[in-house]
Amino acid sequence: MKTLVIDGIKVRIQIWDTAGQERYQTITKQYYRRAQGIFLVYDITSERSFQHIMKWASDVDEYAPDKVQKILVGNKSDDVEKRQVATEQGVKLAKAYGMDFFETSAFTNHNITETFTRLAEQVLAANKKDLDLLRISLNDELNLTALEEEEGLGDGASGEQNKSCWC
Ligand SMILES: Nc1nc2c(ncn2[C@@H]2O[C@H](COP(=O)(O)OP(=O)(O)OP(=O)(O)O)[C@@H](O)[C@H]2O)c(=O)[nH]1
Repeated sequence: MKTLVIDGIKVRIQIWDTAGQERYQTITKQYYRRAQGIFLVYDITSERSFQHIMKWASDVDEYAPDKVQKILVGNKSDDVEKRQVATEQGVKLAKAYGMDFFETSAFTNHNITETFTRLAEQVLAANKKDLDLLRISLNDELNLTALEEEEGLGDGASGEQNKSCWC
């Protein structure tokens, strides 16, 4: 669980790190169904992991909600000597999928906050309509309560006042 503040909105993010191995894929797919944002992560020191992104992306298309937000991530950017996937390859693939792209390092923390913030921003933007409706109904509720209290229709002391009038 991680909390971020985006445009003054406190966003609590629940993060699931799904297993990469083939044998866990039946379980992994179950996580997609309720996901709002997904990182497709490969290892820049492994060409094989980069090739696997296509498979992950097609699974996401098949099992995740249509409005799920996706970001391509090339991790282990600190491991320069072992790099097998050029930054340009990541950029190109992300462009083809219409995703944002970051190279990160869980080791040095490079781009970690930026990547999470970006995905949270995208999820918020994708759900903006629902959020706005929620804000409007919350405002209406607060206005109604304030009005009731002003007119003495609310609970508590003002309720007692009304009662005394009716006697
Ligand atoms: N140098 C470096 N090593 C990393 C980085 N991130 C992870 N590792 C190392 O890579 C190895 C695999 O990391 P995991 O977090 O188990 O990878 P995973 O993708 O969750 O593996 P699965 O369980 O197969 O899903 C570990 O030895 C980590 O220490 C990184 O950014 N830089």
